[in-house]
Amino acid sequence: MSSPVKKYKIHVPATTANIGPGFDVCGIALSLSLTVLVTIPTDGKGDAIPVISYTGLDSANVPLSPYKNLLTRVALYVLRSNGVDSFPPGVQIHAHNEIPFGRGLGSSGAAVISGVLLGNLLGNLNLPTSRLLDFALMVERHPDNVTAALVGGFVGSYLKELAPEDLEAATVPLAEVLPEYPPDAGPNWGEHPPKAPYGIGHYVRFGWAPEIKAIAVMPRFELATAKARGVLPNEYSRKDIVFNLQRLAVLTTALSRSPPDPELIYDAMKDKLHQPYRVPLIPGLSEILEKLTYQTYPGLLGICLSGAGPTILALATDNFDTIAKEIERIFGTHNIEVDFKTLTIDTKGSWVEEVAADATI
Ligand SMILES: Nc1ncnc2c1ncn2[C@@H]1O[C@H](COP(=O)(O)OP(=O)(O)OP(=O)(O)O)[C@@H](O)[C@H]1O
Ligand SMILES: N[C@@H](CCO)C(=O)O
Repeated sequence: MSSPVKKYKIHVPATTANIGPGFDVCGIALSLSLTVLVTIPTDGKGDAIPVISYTGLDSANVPLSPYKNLLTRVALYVLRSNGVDSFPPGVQIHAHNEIPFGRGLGSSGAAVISGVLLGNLLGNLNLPTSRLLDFALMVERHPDNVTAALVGGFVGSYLKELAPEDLEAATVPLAEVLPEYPPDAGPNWGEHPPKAPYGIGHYVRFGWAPEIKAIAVMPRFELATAKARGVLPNEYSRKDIVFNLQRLAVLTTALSRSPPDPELIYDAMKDKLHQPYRVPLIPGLSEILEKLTYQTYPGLLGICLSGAGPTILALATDNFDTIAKEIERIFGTHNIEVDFKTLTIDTKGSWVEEVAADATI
């Protein structure tokens, strides 16, 4: 006879980051999700390590060892940081994914947030949102995707300046925070991870005009965020920084006003801090940013790279298919195939629910 179980579903939305000038600052949660079904035996019996399975987008290439999979490594990091050395026995994890990997729609941020919520659930930790964010930020150091994924909506965030001892913990390489456990590692293997400082991330939710939708045009190739960050300079001119600051200050309020003003938003979504440097990695990007204007495509409000790319984000109130098809056409001239979707803004963020013992994804 099988063990009695408790089951939970963790829901985490996709996110787009930067929105043009808000590099590493702004994020928006979108209507695609990563859903994780967690089964926990109530009699404490079962395999010592969780059994993982995946369905949905990009699921064929995900590592299924809990010591290699990003989601479960983050969960173990949260458990170990809170005095719980190992996963409880008999846990089964099934993830269903709608967020394409490495396209600039926050797949890794969603995996990190699911992992933090999974650790919180498996350890009965009852951590408050700010502490969940601390752990997420120890893993994914830029706050834009993980904050929006956790709290939902259109969000701006910053990282607190840390005390020297905390700074040391926060700059520990990811590989040490999330050790890649050897396959034969026992539950007590290795050193404990560095402590996550308290209150690293601070955020505010902006308003959002309900008629604005997000068109995501997703090229069918992956661009690792690490590679797209690697091409950015370490220093910028005052002129370029001021260019972005001026637009960012206007954009955060302009996107909350109904009806939205295309003339104001279009220019406020321009950027000089990351997009120009990423052009060589995304054939067609400059042409797309120049060619699609609010004057030539009624309904278009603004256009930018989604996160680190290669997805293009167009904010619009109308003509969604026409706008997406023009972006598709330009990518096509560079022999790049795309998929596109018109998405709405997810205002709920991440949430966990207990479900019936016979529930499936
Ligand atoms: N659901 C998941 N489960 C396990 N690993 C995942 C999951 N989603 C993403 N990953 C890991 O994260 C990698 C993608 O991360 P990366 O930061 O490069 O892109 P992204 O998060 O999709 O884009 P961006 O950060 O620009 O929005 C994948 O190749 C995979 O290794
Ligand atoms: N702000 C980050 C987002 C990555 O998703 C970047 O542009 O590199």
